[in-house]
Amino acid sequence: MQLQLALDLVDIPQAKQVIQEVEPYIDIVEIGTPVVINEGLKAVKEIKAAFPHLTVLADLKIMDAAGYEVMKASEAGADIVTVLGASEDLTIQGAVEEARKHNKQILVDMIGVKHLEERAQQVDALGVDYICVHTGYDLQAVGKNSFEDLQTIKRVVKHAKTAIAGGIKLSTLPEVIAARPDLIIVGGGITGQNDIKAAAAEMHGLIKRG
Ligand SMILES: O=C([C@H](O)CO)[C@H](O)[C@H](O)COP(=O)(O)O
Repeated sequence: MQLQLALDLVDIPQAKQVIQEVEPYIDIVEIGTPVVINEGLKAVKEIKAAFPHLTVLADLKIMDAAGYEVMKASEAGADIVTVLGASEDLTIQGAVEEARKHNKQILVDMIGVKHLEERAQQVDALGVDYICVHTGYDLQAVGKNSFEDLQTIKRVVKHAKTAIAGGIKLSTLPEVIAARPDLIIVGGGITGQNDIKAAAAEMHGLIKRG
């Protein structure tokens, strides 16, 4: 199991500062969608240049024209790029094909997917690297989480790695770990804490002890 830190509500200098503090405790750093919207792929480029040994995920949440967008993210230095599970199969196939050319990986975010079991099986057959269940901010705000959805994809996904994101905190981490996803994505559960280093270290410890 790996830990991905999602950086969503920061600018580039703040992102670098956070990563410096928690670097030993994370496996992947995510340049979140709001950061890409504010700063562009320059954020991916600068973070990869500053931390070349870290795996960098660009959370572009691609919905169309995936070949072009995966190409641009790959050129900026992203190791993993996100595409939405709700997009067309052709879009996901285009993302996978382009990623393979650059030796990169694709994480499919299942946010908003209504028939999760069926779609997860279809997406799995398209050769993606990760399938991620995700409760976004808007549903977190009304008390939802993705813990049951994680059980669903764990049951039906045969090839891709499984991942979970959305509102995971120290208090809910044991429940997530018990379901054994390959990747656990945490944003505010680390960046929203007073002591971000301690929060990341504690989460890392729990995850690595399994
Ligand atoms: O993808 C995300 C969200 O849609 C904003 O772009 C977050 O990175 C993801 O939800 C993880 O962050 P937390 O929910 O704060 O853990």
